[in-house]
Amino acid sequence: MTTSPPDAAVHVRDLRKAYAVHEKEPGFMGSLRSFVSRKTRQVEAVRGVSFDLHPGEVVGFLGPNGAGKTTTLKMLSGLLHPSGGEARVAGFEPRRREAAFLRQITLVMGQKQQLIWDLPALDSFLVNQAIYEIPDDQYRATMREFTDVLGLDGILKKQVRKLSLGERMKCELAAALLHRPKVLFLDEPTIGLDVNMQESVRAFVRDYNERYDATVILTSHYMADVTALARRILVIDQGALVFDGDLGSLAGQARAGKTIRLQLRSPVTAQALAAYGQDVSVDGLSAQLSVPRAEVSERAARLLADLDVADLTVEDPSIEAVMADLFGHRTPPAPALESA
Ligand SMILES: Nc1ncnc2c1ncn2[C@@H]1O[C@H](COP(=O)(O)OP(=O)(O)OP(=O)(O)O)[C@@H](O)[C@H]1O
Repeated sequence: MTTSPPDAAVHVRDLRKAYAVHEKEPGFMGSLRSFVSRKTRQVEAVRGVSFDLHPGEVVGFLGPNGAGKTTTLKMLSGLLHPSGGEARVAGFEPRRREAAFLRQITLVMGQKQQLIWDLPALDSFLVNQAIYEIPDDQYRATMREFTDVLGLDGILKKQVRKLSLGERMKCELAAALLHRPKVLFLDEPTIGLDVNMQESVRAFVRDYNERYDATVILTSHYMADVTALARRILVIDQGALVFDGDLGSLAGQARAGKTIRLQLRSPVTAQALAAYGQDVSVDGLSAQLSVPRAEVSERAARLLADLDVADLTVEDPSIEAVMADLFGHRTPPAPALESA
């Protein structure tokens, strides 16, 4: 058993989870056979994950579908017992689900709801106040603050079933954070929301993180969430951590080249630009193309020499492009890329 760094908000060592899955052959006879002799298969959802987060750190937890993100977050919040390894969150062992631990954490799952459907959100807030034994003055202060940052005015007294998805998600977040947890597990908190609502949720999480120095693990399929909130990225693939580092070096792992953006003084055809790079697009006097990272300076110098360029900028590939590069193929487990 290893010791966790004394100041770690989240400490994970060699964490594992295998699910036992019952296998059934198709059809009626298959059902009968599996009734008599049940076959089970182990699905290794998480296979020895290790990382430490310090208090106040916000990390993006990324990976393709089925990589093991939700399973990891459920183990860290004590909803699932690990099959092996060690986890400590805010100094507690999550699987014990002690009341003092539950007061320190929250798990928000964008796809699940905790608000009572037929009642106004305010009633669910009061239930949470009672469950978490939040003193009245703290409850009022937190409600004022959340109402302000999330714009909850006018929606708290409406039946939850009558709220829009975005309004409901704001109330879900407020309910989940009312007890001012220090460690937030946010699993797809912006799923299905429109761009403005996604931005409100991001602003709220950012504000909460700064105000309470809360540690946040965030999974999202919207890369804008991750780039706006997290500096450090953990990438999990087929149950194993394949990257732990900053956004910039994640971009460096991908085959995707850099993007050169051009503002031109006189028009150029896409065909002419194809001589300098790939994925060329031209829109009036603006153009962009992708070039291999090792050849950025040489291609940029050629473009400046050959064309009438007013402005030229070089950008890293988008994180979507990086993830598509890393996981678009879906072949055998990816090799370990980097451990920072
Ligand atoms: N209750 C369960 N029983 C059996 N297998 C499960 C169970 N829950 C998850 N799995 C399997 O474990 C693996 C990891 O699933 P998990 O939900 O943790 O992935 P994820 O990274 O959160 O995926 P997504 O991005 O699609 O939500 C998948 O192969 C999934 O099918």
